[in-house]
Amino acid sequence: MYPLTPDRDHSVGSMLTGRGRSSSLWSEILSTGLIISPSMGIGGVADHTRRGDKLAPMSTPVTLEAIRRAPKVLLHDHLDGGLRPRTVIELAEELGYAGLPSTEEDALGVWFREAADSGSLERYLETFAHTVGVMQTKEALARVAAECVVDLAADGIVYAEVRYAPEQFQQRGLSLDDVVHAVTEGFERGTAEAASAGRRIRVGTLLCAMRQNARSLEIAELAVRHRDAGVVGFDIAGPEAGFPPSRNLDAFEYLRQSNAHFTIHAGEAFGLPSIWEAVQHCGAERLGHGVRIADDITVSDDGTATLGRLAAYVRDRRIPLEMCPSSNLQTGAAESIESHPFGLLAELNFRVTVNTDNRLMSHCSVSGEFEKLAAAFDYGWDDLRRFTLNAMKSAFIGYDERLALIDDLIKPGYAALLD
Ligand SMILES: O=c1[nH]cnc2c1ncn2[C@H]1C[C@H](O)[C@@H](CO)O1
Ligand SMILES: [Zn+2]
Repeated sequence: MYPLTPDRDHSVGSMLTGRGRSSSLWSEILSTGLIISPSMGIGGVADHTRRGDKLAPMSTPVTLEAIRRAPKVLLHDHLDGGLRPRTVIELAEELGYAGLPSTEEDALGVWFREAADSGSLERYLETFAHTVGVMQTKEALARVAAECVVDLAADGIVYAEVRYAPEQFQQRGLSLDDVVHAVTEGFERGTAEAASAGRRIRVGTLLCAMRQNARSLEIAELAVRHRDAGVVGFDIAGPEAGFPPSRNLDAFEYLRQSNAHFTIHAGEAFGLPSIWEAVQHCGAERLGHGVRIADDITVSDDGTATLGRLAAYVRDRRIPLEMCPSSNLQTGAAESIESHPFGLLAELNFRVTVNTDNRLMSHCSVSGEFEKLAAAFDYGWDDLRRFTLNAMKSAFIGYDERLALIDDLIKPGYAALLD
């Protein structure tokens, strides 16, 4: 049973009114639609075993070192949020970028983490000026992409979707296609390097359009143009409040007409209206973060969870939630790992996945996120395997390839840890 925290004990209507929305419209859209009592067994509808089904008492202890060895899948990681501090410094020197807050490796790493730890998405995003600032040449983009793959492979990631916004890398005259070619080349180089170190990893790319700019259709077309050369989908990123996803309807319409895949950052810095628009107006296949879907769930004192219509829809349709716990603590979307809605959503069998968002700004890795969640919610290998399978099933690559990764790498990898 999920422990009730006082701030979750609210009614949907009062929250939305508090955000200045028409409560009548929203209560109509979101009005409570489903009640699940513990006696009904919320685990009965799982994609895979829910938590608590602890397997094999002799299995390997869930330590950070063992988690690193487990095969993992990453769906939400920003290329410009994952640079090594040393690389930022070296590229700044090469490019003549003078704006870095420190040119000492450790101090710069700490600066990114602390500056991003602001409690607001807008301030968190300001730190990207420095990483974007040093990624303005083909060589820099390829280097960052190659190192990204090597670092992810070293963390035991077997499949990753890494995203970036090509429009941000045109300060020195690169075309959008130049940017995509350079990053793709870097990903290929990194994949080969990882393979020669004995680590198999497959990387797909998501192209982001920035919400505050008006280039989403152009970027959607770019994504489709490169769909057979490494790009597997599209996203919109950037400040959420004031920039609803429906501003980009033409891009989403175009992507759907082209049978292309897209996710949308929604429900991070803004609540249910943003998620509703992303899913029902725009047709998002997945939600970037989506953490605020918990606003549409009420847990009563006896542990009964009540899902509003939107939460029920997201769960029933198995819409994947790309959850990024450490990032959420920095932007104020959650207060602590222990009180993070991940626990509730996993318990209720939403299709939760575990992600980094920005490894540099949040000083994190997928293994580290797994470890923190396991400590907070008492997860075992069966839970970590479930989150990994959830992510692999939700990837934007084809069904055959997803299945092959599940059968060849993921299932055997977890079986070995359970021996
Ligand atoms: O968590 C996020 N929410 C919204 N936008 C984000 C987040 N993390 C990174 N970004 C932005 C900053 C990057 O420059 C951009 C593309 O990767 O996406
Ligand atoms: Zn993100």
